[in-house]
Amino acid sequence: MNVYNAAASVVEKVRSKHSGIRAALYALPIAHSLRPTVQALAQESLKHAEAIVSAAQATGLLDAVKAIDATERVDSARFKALPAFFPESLVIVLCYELLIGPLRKLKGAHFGSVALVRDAQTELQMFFNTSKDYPKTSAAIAKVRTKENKANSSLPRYIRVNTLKSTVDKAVKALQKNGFKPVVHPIIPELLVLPPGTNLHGHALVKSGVLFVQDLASCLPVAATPSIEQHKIAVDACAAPGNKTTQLAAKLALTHPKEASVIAFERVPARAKSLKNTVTKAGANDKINVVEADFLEMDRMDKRWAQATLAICDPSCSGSGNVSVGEDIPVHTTEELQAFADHQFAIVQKAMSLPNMQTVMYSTCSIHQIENEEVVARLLKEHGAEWSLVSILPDWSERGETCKNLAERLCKRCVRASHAQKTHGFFVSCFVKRHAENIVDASLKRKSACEVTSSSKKMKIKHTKKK
Ligand SMILES: C[S@@+](CC[C@H](N)C(=O)[O-])C[C@H]1O[C@@H](n2cnc3c(N)ncnc32)[C@H](O)[C@@H]1O
Repeated sequence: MNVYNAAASVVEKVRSKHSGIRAALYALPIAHSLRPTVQALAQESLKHAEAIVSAAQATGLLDAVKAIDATERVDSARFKALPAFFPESLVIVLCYELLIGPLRKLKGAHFGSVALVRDAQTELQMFFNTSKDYPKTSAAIAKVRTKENKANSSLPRYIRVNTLKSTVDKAVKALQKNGFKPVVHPIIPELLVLPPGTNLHGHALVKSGVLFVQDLASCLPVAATPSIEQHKIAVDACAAPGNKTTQLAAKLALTHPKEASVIAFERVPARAKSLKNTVTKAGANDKINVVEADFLEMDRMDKRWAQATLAICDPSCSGSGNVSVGEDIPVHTTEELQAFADHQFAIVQKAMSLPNMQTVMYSTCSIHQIENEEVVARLLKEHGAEWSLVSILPDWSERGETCKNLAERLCKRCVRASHAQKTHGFFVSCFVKRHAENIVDASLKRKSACEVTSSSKKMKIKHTKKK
């Protein structure tokens, strides 16, 4: 039983007056050490329960959570038996944790109810901004947001121009007319940089999908793709909510306005829905085909994507890079990080297996080597004969970290981002398929290297014998 479900179970019993907090807590099948966390979460969530239920009803969140299928609620692969499900109480706990709680982050943010709550964050905040019915909850959320804004005030506001709908020049002029002073990013030509704290949420150009509020780090995988103009068909293996997908479609369409197409995979239905909304908002329905399926289970020879030559792989990760300046990094166990790494490895490997694949971008918003350079090392170990790791973004100063299983010169081919680059923690790497002749060359080289090694061994033996 995870902490959210446990806290939801306590909230359920207390609200239905079946039990007090302590009795409900001690009836739970959870480790003794988890009890203080669950108790605090349930206790604090209960203080805002009525307010959160109203907001969740008004925004449609509660209905959406009630409607989801059992296997979607949680990362079902992690559980032998599905945990008990109390939709209303779970929403209370998750909303409290995200909007008010000390962490203000939801673990497992890519699954079912957690994903729905996270996607509804802006609408919930707006509800409490405007509602006068729940002054205590509204004040608690406002206090948290002021703190967050202060923490984020050192990072610029990044806005990506959707070139499917407008041009960078036109967008700059329109913003200037409204009194803003955008600067075009020196490495990413479709990205505008505005002063920290600039509020463009609700701006007409954002609402109409001409501008996307997208962090610099999140723009890096597409920006770092070598010779992107050579690609017409691409896959996005892990696409929702669709920031990189729409950026990619716009970029491909610059050189191939008619033929550019992106096949965007998303395995969580609720997130596939939000991906479709992003695609529609970007005016990219004719360029992006959303496939609601597990990328790992797709048939690699399916003709819908067999022609793809480029893949963006941005799989679920620990999210440890996604913290504000001064905020604590979320804690993950080695087992949790290893599980992410195994999944990340599998996603990139599957992308490499597509019959016409040429370029595979791999990125995470994690700061951990185990999810970044170590995954790259493992991919090279398994697929280095066919795929080479190429250096990307030569003008970007922060490079991959030196780690145990990847030579320093290879680590330096990857890119890292951090608060030092005025953005969030991020990692990007790029694999390019070796040409057929290079593969033969590489295997010949390896063969002759083996021969050199074995012949030098033989020489050594002879030499030793002579002695
Ligand atoms: C880090 S998010 C992607 C963010 C996205 N690239 C963007 O820029 O907006 C990872 C997404 O991949 C999805 N995902 C994870 N594993 C998947 C798989 N095996 N097949 C399809 N989608 C997957 C998750 O549900 C989640 O929505």
